[in-house]
Amino acid sequence: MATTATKQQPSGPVLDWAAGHGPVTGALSATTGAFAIATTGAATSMPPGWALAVGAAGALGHTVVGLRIRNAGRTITTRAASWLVGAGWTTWAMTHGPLTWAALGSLATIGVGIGAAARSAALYEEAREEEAIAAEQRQIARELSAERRAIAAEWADRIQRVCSITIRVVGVEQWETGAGYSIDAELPPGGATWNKIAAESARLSADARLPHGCTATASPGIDQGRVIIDVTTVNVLEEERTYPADYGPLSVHTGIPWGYRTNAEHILAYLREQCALVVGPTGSGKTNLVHAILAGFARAEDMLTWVIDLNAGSAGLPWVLPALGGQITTEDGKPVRPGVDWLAGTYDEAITMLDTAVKVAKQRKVGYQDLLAKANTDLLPISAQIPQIMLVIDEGAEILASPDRQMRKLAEKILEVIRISRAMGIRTVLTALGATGSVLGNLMIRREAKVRVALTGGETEGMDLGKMFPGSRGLRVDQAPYKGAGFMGTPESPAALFKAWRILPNQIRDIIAATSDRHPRLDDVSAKAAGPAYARRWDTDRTAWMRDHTPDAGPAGAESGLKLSALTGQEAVQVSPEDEMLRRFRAEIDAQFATAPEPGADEQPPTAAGLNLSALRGEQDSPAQQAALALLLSAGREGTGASAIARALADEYGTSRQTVVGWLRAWVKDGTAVRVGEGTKARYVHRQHTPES
Ligand SMILES: Nc1ncnc2c1ncn2[C@@H]1O[C@H](COP(=O)(O)OP(=O)(O)OP(=O)(O)O)[C@@H](O)[C@H]1O
Repeated sequence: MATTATKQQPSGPVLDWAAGHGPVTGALSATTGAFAIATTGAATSMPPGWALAVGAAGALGHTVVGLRIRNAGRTITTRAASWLVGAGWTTWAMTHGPLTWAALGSLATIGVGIGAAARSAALYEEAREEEAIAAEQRQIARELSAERRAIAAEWADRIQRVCSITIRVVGVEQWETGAGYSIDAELPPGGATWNKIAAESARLSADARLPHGCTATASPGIDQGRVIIDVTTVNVLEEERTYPADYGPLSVHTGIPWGYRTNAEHILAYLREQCALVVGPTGSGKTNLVHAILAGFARAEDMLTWVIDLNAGSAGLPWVLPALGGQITTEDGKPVRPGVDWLAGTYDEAITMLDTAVKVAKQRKVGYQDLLAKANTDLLPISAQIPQIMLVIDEGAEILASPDRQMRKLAEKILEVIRISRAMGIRTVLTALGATGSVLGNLMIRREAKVRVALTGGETEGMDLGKMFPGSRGLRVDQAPYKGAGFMGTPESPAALFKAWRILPNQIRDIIAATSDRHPRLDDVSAKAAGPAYARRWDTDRTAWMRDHTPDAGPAGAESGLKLSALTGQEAVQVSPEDEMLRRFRAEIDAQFATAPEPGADEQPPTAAGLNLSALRGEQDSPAQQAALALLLSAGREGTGASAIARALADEYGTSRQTVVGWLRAWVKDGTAVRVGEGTKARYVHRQHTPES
């Protein structure tokens, strides 16, 4: 109301009781206001009682506002008194004439008086406010430190009783997540070590009556005479938490989050030099964890994931089929790249992949000599330009332990990759159904795979945590009786309880779409070594197995395959469901990627269908070939010829006409291009620009 009055009459008397005044402006405003009223009042013969009325109203207004904004009593009194003194002077001056020396002198004195009173009131107000804040903080600190002191005393006593060690607690930090606290304590002189307390973790947890799933774990403190004891009081492992919806970029150098600890903090796997071993019996949530791991790798800008899954491809297919089947596109409607870079679901393909990995590792050693010398390192600098290859082998530990002759061959190759490729940026993640002695007995695995996970999921059989996490004591399987929960230890983070996020099929699809543009391409040195084995990894004959397993692909019934519900009964009667599915699969791919061969190709037998997609061609071909394809595309309906393309590429790539002729022939064969005209008039038109399309 008052504000409205102010706005409506900017030149009139300001009746904003709540308006802020400093001691000087307040006094000035009061005295000049009083002077103005007195002179105008005297000139217009205003009855002097009006000034008193105005003063009384002013005093009342300020008092009401002061009370409302909880000013100190002293401030309210000062303001009200200012108004009343001012009003008294005005009344007197109006009767005796405001323009006399006595009137002016007394007004100035009143001004100084009001200023001084207001200044002291303002200082008092400020001090009062500060004191209130400080008192509040003191209260919080008192409560907190009382709680902390109680915790410190309780644990010093407990450690004395359980471990016979007298510690002196130097700090207690309550976690922001609210899931527990950490105690920083000094060990007594005389040789007590932190691991003596760590070894008694289970007894300490029991003594503290911690809920199931909560632990008291000791770890080294700031020096060897100190210990940190992390105590969890809320069981976050019990809850189901879905994979965090932020699919932002990650890097092999900054670590890949695999799940969270009992204090709800993320745990990262650093895999630049380490391999990983994930053990989880059936039903423990292993497949789910593999997906969470693949999600992290897909998000990385400097990692390419190669998956071997001889078990119906359930680990890799949900990352491939939605992309190849054209079920998802990027936000701007472009086709997406699969979430993994290569998927081997058959024995032969797995052998090819492992041979390729060995070749890449060896070629990188030779091809990057200069780079390594320049960077003064023997560790290949991994980046988006030279990506790390992560080989994920589902149930790979079982392959290593298999007595089967064929599997032994595969196992040898896996071990060779692990042995030779650490420096050259190829690492593996092996999963296992059980922590079999033969796997952990392998020196190579013990030495190279120090990122370890044991998913227990309530399973107590065959779970030897002592072997998985040597040196860590006090870990008990029954501490994590939930699916997706278990223990994780890395060189950076000692073995302790952990839980994987639940990752849902729709999240996998979202991640494929969100990360499609982010995946690196295999560097030229590696791509050359990898050769056609890598370049043609999505070819028909090599991906035929995906077709066979499509219907049951995906975690927990993920609809990662083709939409079988789209098949009409009639069609299904005429052709086998597999053939029909394949036909639709191809139709979707063709629609998406414009790679359909000439009309009529649909009638070809299903085995001729391919996943040789133009969207993926970029990564299969050399940069020169990609440039040639771009030239063909940009030539439009007119088309272009081998000589013109070769001329355009000569400077940058030194490509010969003969090479271009080879590519054009191949493109005509697979339907990417159409040849028009004969002899010297022969031209090639990209199928996007042919009249039929
Ligand atoms: N991190 C998790 N949080 C909550 N629930 C989970 C988690 N992981 C798995 N589950 C539950 O456990 C079920 C089995 O998970 P998953 O298929 O990953 O297990 P598995 O060990 O691979 O078993 P199988 O070998 O039989 O496939 C899931 O359907 C889900 O309900």
